[in-house]
Amino acid sequence: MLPIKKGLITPTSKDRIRRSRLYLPGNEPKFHINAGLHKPDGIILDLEDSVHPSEKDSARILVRNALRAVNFYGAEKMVRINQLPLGFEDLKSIVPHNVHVILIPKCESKETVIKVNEVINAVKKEKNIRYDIYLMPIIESALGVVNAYEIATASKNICALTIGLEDYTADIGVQRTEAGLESFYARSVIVNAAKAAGVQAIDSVYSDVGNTEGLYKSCLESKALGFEGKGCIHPRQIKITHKAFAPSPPEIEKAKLIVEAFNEARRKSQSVISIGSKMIDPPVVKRALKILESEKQN
Ligand SMILES: CC(=O)SCCNC(=O)CCNC(=O)[C@H](O)C(C)(C)COP(=O)(O)OP(=O)(O)OC[C@H]1O[C@@H](n2cnc3c(N)ncnc32)[C@H](O)[C@@H]1OP(=O)(O)O
Ligand SMILES: O=C([O-])CC(=O)C(=O)O
Ligand SMILES: [Mg+2]
Repeated sequence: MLPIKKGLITPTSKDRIRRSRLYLPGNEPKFHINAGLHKPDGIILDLEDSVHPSEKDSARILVRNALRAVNFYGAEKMVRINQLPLGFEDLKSIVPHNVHVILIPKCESKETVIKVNEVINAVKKEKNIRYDIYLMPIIESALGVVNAYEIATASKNICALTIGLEDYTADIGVQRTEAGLESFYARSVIVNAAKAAGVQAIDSVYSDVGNTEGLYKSCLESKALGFEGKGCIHPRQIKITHKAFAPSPPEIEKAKLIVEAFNEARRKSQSVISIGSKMIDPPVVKRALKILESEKQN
């Protein structure tokens, strides 16, 4: 095996920030070259739905080359494989080439996660790869939603659970709307399952690449539901997504006040205090600390 170019092995971690993940069709090298310059948290080299069936073999080679040679400027390197069994071929081809996260599309059961994990482990053993490769199952069907918690807990390597709303809405036979009422239940289930499993919850893509205002609103709604990031399909969506997921200045100010007041109360051995007319107890402080932590990461 040829050595991977020096400087291209970027570190990652299970709980790193994942506000944005930019999809690039695997067979479009012109998109690969500049993708990292837009500073997404992650780039997804896609082998699944953005690649025509006749192009699957060449896409696999292009993705492998991109993983080895393209500088993504610190973005986490993700690959969306095809559904099994074609996905097995993808794994054999890309796992040896410094991928950080594998996205498992249309995931409906824990068995799929387990099979993907087994192949990854076998390739890692064969090639003597010692770093972790994380998994991000994409739930895209009614059955996947039913099994969300089982999927989220199927492997210790799962870093996040995500949802694919284009496929999900097709599966339940409705239109995907701007208001998103049709997927409110499914998105809430994904967030709840992810949090119960102790992994991140990441929302789907916003498909209207020309509507930046709509994207911003949609990100704020995702954040309000408990998601920590969103899929992007165009570079112009990245900055907007980061801005929406960052805590706002009033949120930060309020969080600082809460933590200060709580520390003061602790010094006086009080456990419940108030700021104005609002009660401040441990869960409120926990949320405030989370906001301050996320401010540091943004
Ligand atoms: C339901 C699902 O599964 S979603 C996930 C799968 N889908 C995808 O991966 C689609 C990803 N996105 C794309 O293919 C494209 O953005 C499209 C087809 C939506 C629009 O493409 P274009 O019409 O070429 O976009 P546009 O002309 O605005 O591109 C502007 C620049 O951004 C670049 N660009 C556009 N999309 C991307 C991208 N996803 N990643 C990196 N660069 C991109 C273009 O190469 C172009 O660069 P240049 O100015 O240096 O030439
Ligand atoms: O992962 C995503 O958000 C894109 C996707 O496959 C879908 O919406 O069906
Ligand atoms: Mg999909």
